[in-house]
Amino acid sequence: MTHDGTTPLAYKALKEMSDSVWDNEKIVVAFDHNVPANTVKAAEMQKLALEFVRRFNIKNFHKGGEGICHQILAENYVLPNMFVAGGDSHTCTHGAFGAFATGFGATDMAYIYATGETWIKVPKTIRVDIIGKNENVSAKDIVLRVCKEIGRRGATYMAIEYGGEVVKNMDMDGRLTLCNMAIEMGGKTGVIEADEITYNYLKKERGLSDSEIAKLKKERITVNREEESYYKEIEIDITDMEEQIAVPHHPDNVKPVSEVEGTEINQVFIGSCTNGRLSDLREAAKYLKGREVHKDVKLIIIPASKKVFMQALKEGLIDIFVKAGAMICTPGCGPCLGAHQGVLAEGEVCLSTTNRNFKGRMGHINSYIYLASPKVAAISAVKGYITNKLD
Ligand SMILES: CC(C)[C@H](C(=O)O)[C@@H](O)C(=O)O
Ligand code: SF4
Repeated sequence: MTHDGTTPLAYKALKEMSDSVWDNEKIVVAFDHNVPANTVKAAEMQKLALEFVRRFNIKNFHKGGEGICHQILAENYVLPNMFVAGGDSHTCTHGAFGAFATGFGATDMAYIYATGETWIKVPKTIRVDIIGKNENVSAKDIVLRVCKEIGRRGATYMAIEYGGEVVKNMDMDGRLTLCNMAIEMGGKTGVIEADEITYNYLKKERGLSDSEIAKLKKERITVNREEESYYKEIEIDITDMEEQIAVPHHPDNVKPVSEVEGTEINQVFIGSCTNGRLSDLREAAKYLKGREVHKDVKLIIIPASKKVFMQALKEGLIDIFVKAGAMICTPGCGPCLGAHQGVLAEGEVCLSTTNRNFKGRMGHINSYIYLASPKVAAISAVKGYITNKLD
């Protein structure tokens, strides 16, 4: 998979290697980062990417408005046991299906497109078990807590394998959120063993037949853990955990919400490949229903895909958001990487459900990004400052 940002680069490199692609049915191109194109440069890049799609008759092409590349992959393509190569660092998201999924640079993607081959070292694995019970926290709070524990370089070139009772009972949306942030710890990938929750999702949401699922189960690759021990094992008990916030300027700069409560905000963004799925929008709607966004706050909500958008419309979630005063934008990355649809001015503060709060990422170099769950984002949008309490 490559998107509107990386397809043009991969195409340029491919032209120097080959006159053909390895398999036009195994390549996915999805426009999501700058859709609709917001600058002439973005439009030119999409034009070049389109040339690639046409020239090689790429079957799986998503022209924009259909969603973030990772959500498109999750909704249509990724299966357990697959090797997923993506020209985007958050390709690690798809380990949530019990696949091996990782990001590659555009030149590596070009080689993969030309030959169907690549190489990686087998990563060491950090095992993270999440235990306990706590209805106040979500997958996002958990992954922020893990980022704090492991740190920005603590999982460099490693796989982060999630398990434990909390993960065993977590839905696919939450599992995708967990795996999505592996790269923020330097990880090669996040991974969760495929289980009944995975197979039920594939049956219900993707329409896989019982025999297709039986085949996947049969092909499952297992590792003998007595021989292949983990590099490190971590256990996190969420029972008394507060909601978590990553403060500027790195996702491992994590604090419990009470330590930053009261920080005034100018913008809230609910969306991205971390937290733009249906369960995230449902969670946000719980707190925005019948309420108004604070007069000094801009709230931007972007469903992660067309499918999520349409379901949110059907359930009345979009109605709730618009009534509350939110701005709804086209499914895609939106302001996550500061390209468009809500860039920040100097000194502005954004509370975001995304995965990166690097300095200047969402706009002016002197702006500030805090990362949180959809629940904390929605409540804070109403209050005008960071908080987990409505009253
Ligand atoms: C633009 C793209 C290459 C980049 C990535 O690889 O992650 C983007 O998606 C991001 O989140 O910063
Ligand atoms: S939503 Fe953000 S993090 Fe995800 S792929 Fe797009 S820009 Fe990257």
